[in-house]
Amino acid sequence: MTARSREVRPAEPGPAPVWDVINGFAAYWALSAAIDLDIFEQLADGPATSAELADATGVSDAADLTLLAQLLTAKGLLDTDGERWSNSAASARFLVPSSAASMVELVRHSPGPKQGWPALASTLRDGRPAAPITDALDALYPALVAATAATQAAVARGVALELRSRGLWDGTGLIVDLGCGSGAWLQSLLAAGAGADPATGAGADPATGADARVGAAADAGAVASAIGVDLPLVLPAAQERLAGHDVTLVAGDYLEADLPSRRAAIVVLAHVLRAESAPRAEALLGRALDLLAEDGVLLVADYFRPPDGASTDTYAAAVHDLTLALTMRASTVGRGITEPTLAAWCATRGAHTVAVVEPVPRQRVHLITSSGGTHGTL
Ligand SMILES: C[S@@+](CC[C@H](N)C(=O)[O-])C[C@H]1O[C@@H](n2cnc3c(N)ncnc32)[C@H](O)[C@@H]1O
Repeated sequence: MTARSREVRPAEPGPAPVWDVINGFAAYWALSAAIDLDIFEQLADGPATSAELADATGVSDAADLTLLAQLLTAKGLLDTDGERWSNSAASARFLVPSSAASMVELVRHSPGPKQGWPALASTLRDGRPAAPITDALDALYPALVAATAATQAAVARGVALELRSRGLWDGTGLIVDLGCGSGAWLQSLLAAGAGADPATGAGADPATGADARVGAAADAGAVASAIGVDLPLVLPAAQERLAGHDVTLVAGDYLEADLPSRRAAIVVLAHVLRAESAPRAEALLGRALDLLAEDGVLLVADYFRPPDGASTDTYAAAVHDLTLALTMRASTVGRGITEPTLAAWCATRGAHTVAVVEPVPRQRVHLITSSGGTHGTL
């Protein structure tokens, strides 16, 4: 045997990464079918055989139910003793619709408009999604914000505690939420504010207030009051959630809406920058900073994608954030946002992050003040 023939050749790469991606498509639709068939809800009452489950879910052939259940088991979504199926711990918590932590609606809506994905190549060639895809996203927003409301309410509660404990907010003043969605952020912040009483709440019917009440809300001093801005299709969701609170809801583009300058104790930009073009996102950040009173705090919440030029390991660790950014690109002109970009946009306006809170994994919330403030720099 020659020295040459003893050289160790690098192993040929296997196709597993490619199959993982192909199989991800099928796994998504298997989970969607299981949700549509009510499999997780049925199993919330206890384990069942394929025949029992097929009967309960209207599947005509128990062999099909078995096949679907086997794949869901392989994916960690069901367990089996060889005879009966049961929910895995994750499914019991996140896929039973009646569970407090249910992600069922998120499974349906978080990929955005489904027609955006087969059209992704042409979206990237054209530089923007076709108008019907963008329109479909606008139509989807009410369901999307409803699906994320519970999580956002919890995140906002955590942020409110942080603001109060750091002495960044005394619980009073005006709160402005640009792209308020379900109103979950405003609801949690108002509840955390001094004097706010979510049970009785003061204030007029937000459905009738619109722009005319902006001044009134801004003038409230002792307790927190709020203004929420969102698209006309989405505002009814916030109206319902915030009924009875001192909130003015403004329908329209958050870059154009008539809002009081330099008055807000808190401005919220939660999960909105990532869907905008860079110039509009930067303008929106500038607008949010302009709304702040001198000692006000801007909250920017997002799943930040890693900056360009990072390592393979960094991207691997950020697969969720990168997927979300590409999901944005499939139906908007946005490409997600990075933390260095946010810092640069703030710096040119004399503002900076004083703390970052991560109330749920990877969802990061920057607490931003103007650099003239007394809160220090991160
Ligand atoms: C991902 S949702 C986030 C909602 C909310 N901030 C939250 O964190 O739950 C994005 C929101 O921005 C709103 N939005 C998008 N474009 C907008 C615009 N040009 N003006 C006002 N709101 C807009 C959408 O309708 C949607 O409610």
